[in-house]
Amino acid sequence: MSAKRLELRAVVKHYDTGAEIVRAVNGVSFTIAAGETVVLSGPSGSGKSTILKLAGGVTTPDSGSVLLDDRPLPNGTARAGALFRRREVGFITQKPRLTPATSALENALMKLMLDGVPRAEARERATRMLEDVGLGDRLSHTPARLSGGEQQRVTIVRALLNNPPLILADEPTAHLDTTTGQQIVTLLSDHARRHGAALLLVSHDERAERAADRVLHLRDGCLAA
Ligand SMILES: Nc1ncnc2c1ncn2[C@@H]1O[C@H](COP(=O)(O)OP(=O)(O)OP(=O)(O)O)[C@@H](O)[C@H]1O
Repeated sequence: MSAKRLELRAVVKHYDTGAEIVRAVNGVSFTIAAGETVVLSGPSGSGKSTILKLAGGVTTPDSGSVLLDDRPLPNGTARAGALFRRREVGFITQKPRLTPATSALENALMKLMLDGVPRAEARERATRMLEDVGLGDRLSHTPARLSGGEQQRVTIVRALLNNPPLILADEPTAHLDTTTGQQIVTLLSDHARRHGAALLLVSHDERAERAADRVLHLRDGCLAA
């Protein structure tokens, strides 16, 4: 997958709760170059999760635009959106979401299989990347037999194995100890740099901020100067 640049231009997003209109994102503009790691920080309710959803095409802006290499994200059919997210976006959530009865290897290769990669090739690529992240001796373990950090690494391998040009991570270190959290952030930013992906990482964590090329501070839906 080729390297791509993410750009948000004057993005506004409201939520209508019935009782009130909440201006969650209020005219946000920024660019993340291919290979760059940007941390988005800010207090609870400042709009971080909404920006991740906008960047990944999970939700659409009320005004402004979200562009990958100058092209707007698809907002046509649900199927086009789902296909875009599977192929172009690696989402990493706070808590690993692995299939419990399935081995680390099988969990890791799921996205490739959905993309129609032949099983033998998918197994080989997943094995190699699990080895690269230090899980070579855990391939047959089910998630219950892995630590939190190991589970998060399997999640990352699954999300990034097809080299998506955009990586979106929502507090991926929230449930991890200091050392493990540091390893996860380094793993993500190294991958982004090596493969030319744009990495947007929501985090309150100083370790993540230190590993970032840039930190964006969000307050009440606006970027701080
Ligand atoms: N589905 C929704 N319906 C109504 N209001 C929403 C919805 N989602 C978010 N909001 C509101 O939009 C604002 C921004 O929320 P958002 O979840 O993006 O912030 P956040 O910075 O990610 O918060 P946290 O750190 O607590 O996850 C908040 O005021 C929130 O209450």
